Amino acid sequence: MKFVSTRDASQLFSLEEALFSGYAPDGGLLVPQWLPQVDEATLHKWSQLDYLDLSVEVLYRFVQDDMSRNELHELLETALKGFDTDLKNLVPVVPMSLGGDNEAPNVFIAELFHGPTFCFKDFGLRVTIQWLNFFATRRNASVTLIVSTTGDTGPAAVQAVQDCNSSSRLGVLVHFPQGQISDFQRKQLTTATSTRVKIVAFQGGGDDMDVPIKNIIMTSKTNHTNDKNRVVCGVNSYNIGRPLMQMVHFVWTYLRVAERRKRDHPSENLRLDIVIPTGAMGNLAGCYMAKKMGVPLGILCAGVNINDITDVVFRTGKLERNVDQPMKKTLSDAINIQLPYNLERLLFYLTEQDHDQIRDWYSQLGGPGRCCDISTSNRWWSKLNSEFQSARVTDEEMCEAMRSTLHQYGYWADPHTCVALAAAKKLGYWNEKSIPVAIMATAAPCKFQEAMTKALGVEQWQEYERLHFPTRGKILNEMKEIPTTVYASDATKTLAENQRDWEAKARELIEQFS
Ligand SMILES: N[C@@H](CCOP(=O)(O)O)C(=O)O
Repeated sequence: MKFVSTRDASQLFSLEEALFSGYAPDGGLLVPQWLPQVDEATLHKWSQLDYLDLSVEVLYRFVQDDMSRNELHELLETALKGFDTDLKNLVPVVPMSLGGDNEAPNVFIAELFHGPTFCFKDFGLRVTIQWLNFFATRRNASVTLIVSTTGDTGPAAVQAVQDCNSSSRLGVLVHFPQGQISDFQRKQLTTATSTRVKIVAFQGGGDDMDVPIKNIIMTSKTNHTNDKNRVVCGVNSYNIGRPLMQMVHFVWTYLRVAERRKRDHPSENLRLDIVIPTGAMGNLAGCYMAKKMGVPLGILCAGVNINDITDVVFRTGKLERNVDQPMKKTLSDAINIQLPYNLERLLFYLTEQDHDQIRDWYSQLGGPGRCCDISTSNRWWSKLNSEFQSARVTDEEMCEAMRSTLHQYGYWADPHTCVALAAAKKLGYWNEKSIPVAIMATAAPCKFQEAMTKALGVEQWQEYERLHFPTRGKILNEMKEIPTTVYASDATKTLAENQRDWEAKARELIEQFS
């Protein structure tokens, strides 16, 4: 299997090159040359597997030219260590909640947050970073990973790097928007003591570091040339390693829901809709890829907060990066995004892999009008409307969803999961007659004391702390934070000018990694 740019099929990349590049040389995103297809019989076989073996089955189809099945198995086993385990099989699991015998029999929750940093990012990042470590060792390279985080990606990347073997030559530089992540998330970053980790706070909004990071990756002499010994590489979800691994939890979720429904609906051909709290769209891209491989998923829904670009695109077809509008602070900061890079992968599969169409749309986005309009193509616009939906959720609506889920079902959900829960309700799923739907629970409540307290009140937060707060989280709360470097924002400058300054600073820090 080779990988190609969403904007051009003529240049082929190996898995190793794709992972180290992050972005394609033409600025597009890398995708597998084709998506292997799975049929009903294969899904039936997969339904018997534990999470590790299912991951091997799904991913081996994409990586078999680059590593053996045993190497992949070993690598995934290492990556998935540190997850909460199923006592019988000693493998990481995505537990399913709700569904079945309650007032919302068709609403299932897939808990993706049982990894070392309490969020779904642990899946994609731990595997991508293990892959990078594997190839770095093979080519004897030192690799600097560069990351922009709105709270969840950064901690997962830091933990994954720290958990690599001691001879690993991977380092990571993480940027977070100052004051816009929770205290717990900040501590996950600022308590890291490894010399292979550097943490920076920047005085901008959620994804304002994406442009400087993309410039660094695209101009890094080492990535698209032959200097293979020193690589600067991005591991946000534009990196194909992330959605590849993130496909697995959608396959798993489908299989588990199908299994649970078999008793009451023995002759059902399940078509499962999915609702995802959506920021940069890495999960939505992984989900759509799983659907395109043949997993019977139905409508894919994005729940977004008031930073609502995805909702605007899905409702109007217009994609525009409005640089004059600063990021709005929300109680679900981890999905504060102004330009979701994985929309490009979504549109790529929506257009049945039409590289020319994607190149055309994205050149309009970078051009004078800085807007592309998907609705001008009847074919793709109606397809988008039939395959995707979205709902915009305010903080108040998110808080209400948190309260009602707790009071009705005794279920503690974090603010991002509650964006998806509220979106599901708005989209008409949350009733007895709705078709089956799975909501992706992307993070654990322990990461969001402030937001949880605002929604539920102090007493209920204290109850959560007493009964459910994970021990690893308690240990983190006691740890001492290390002061971070800050990239200041100069109020007399435009965002683009500040971004240029931050880029220069990031380049200096990258130089400090040996
Ligand atoms: N929402 C993220 C930042 C961007 O997402 P990613 O999945 O592309 O890494 C975060 O919480 O850090």
